[in-house]
Amino acid sequence: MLAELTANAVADAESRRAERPLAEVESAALARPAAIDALAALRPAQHVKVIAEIKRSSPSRGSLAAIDDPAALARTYELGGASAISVLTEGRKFGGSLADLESVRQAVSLPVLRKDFIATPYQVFEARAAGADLVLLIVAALDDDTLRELYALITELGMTALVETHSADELDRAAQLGARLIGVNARDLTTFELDRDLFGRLADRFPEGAIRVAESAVLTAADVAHYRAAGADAVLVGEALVTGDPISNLSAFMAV
Ligand SMILES: O=P(O)(O)OC[C@@H](O)[C@@H](O)c1c[nH]c2ccccc12
Repeated sequence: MLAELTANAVADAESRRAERPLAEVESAALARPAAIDALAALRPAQHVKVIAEIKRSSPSRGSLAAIDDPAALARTYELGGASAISVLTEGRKFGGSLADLESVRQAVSLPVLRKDFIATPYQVFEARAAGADLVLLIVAALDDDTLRELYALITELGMTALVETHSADELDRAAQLGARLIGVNARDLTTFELDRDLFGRLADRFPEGAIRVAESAVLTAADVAHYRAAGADAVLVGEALVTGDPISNLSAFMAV
C-alpha cells in the first residue's frame, strides 16, 4: 500500500508538472519569505507539543470530516495552542490538496507541514512554493540515496524535514541522515496495523538532541500520557481533532 500511495503521489505530481514546469515552481519556492523555524516551535517543553493535522479521510479510517474551510480549522488549532499544523495534501485517499496548504499558510503564523508521499524534488519545491515550513519524509518509502537527496533539498530551502520511521532500522537510517525531528508512526503504512507501543520500544534509539514525535492513534489524553511517559516531546494528532471538539481536545492533551 505504501508503494502504491507513493507511486500515485508521484504520478499526480508529474501531471501537475506538465502544467507547471519545475523551473517555475522552483522560482516560486525561492521567492517565498523565509520558512518558519519549526525546530524552535517544537523544541521540548514542560508540556507536550501538538502537531495538529487537517485530514478529511484516510485509507485506513475512511471518511472522517468534510472540512470545507481548512483555514478556519487551522485558526482554531492555533487558538487552541497547537505548535504546528500538518496538512494532508494527498488527494486520492486523504482528500487533500496543495490549495489546502496554501490557504492554511495564509491563515496562521504557526509552522505548516506538507504531509504527503514525497519522493521527488519537484514535490519538495511545490511544498515550499505553497508556503510549507516542514516536509514529511517517510523512510520506508525511500531508498537511501533519495532520502539523502530530499533531506538535503528540504534543508537547503530552509525547511525542516519530519522524518517518519516505523522500526529500529528505519530510526537508525533517520539518525544517519542527521535528522533533528523524527517521528515514529504507530500505524504501519503497509498493513495499516496499529502498534501503540512501538514508540516506547524505540524511544531509546533516538539520536541525542533529536525532537521525538509520536504519530497516530492519539484519541484521548490517556493516549498522550502514554506517549509522554515513553519520552515523546510532541504528538501528531489527526482524527481526534477533525472528528471531535478541537479546542477541548487540544487543551486536554496539553494538560497532560
Ligand atoms: O489520525 P491520527 O491517527 O491521529 O494520525 C495522524 C497522523 O499521524 C497520520 O495521519 C499519519 C502519520 N503518518 C502519515 C503518513 C501519511 C499519511 C498520514 C499519516
